[in-house]
Amino acid sequence: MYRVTQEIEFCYGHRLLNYDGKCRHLHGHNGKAVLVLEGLELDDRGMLIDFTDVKKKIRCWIEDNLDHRMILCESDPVLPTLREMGEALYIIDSNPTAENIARLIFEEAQRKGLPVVEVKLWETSHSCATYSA
Ligand SMILES: Nc1nc2c(c(=O)[nH]1)N=C([C@H](O)[C@H](O)COP(=O)(O)OP(=O)(O)OP(=O)(O)O)CN2
Repeated sequence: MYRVTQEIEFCYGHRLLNYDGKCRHLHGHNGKAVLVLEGLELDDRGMLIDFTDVKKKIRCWIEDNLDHRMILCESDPVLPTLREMGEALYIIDSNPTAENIARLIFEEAQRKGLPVVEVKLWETSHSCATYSA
């Protein structure tokens, strides 16, 4: 089994719904997504996958869609105000926890044909959540 890992750092804001703690308020993180790709075979270059292809497929998607955006749940009551202000948003249908953001990135990597088996989302330097196949 071969395994390739790529780390992608990005900044995002969010807030948690149904949460009794400071994270119910809008706040931001310098997060890091760690993607793990696996496979049994190497190509004729001796690669499971070219790091550059991972970069083109998923790092660019994260930079274009999540980086420097507020990741918010579609039912968050703050949305109309932020939309009116022209804020950069990425809307999801679940609470924007580290778990759900990890799953979001995992599913996007899968859609792009990457042999992803796990995504770890480091929300802070000491807390992360993992989604795997
Ligand atoms: N299982 C999860 N727990 C928490 C999540 C999450 O996404 N999944 N998110 C948060 C908050 O959004 C945020 O990460 C703050 O968490 P906290 O551990 O309090 O982070 P700090 O670095 O600010 O911790 P300090 O100890 O205050 O420095 C909470 N939980």
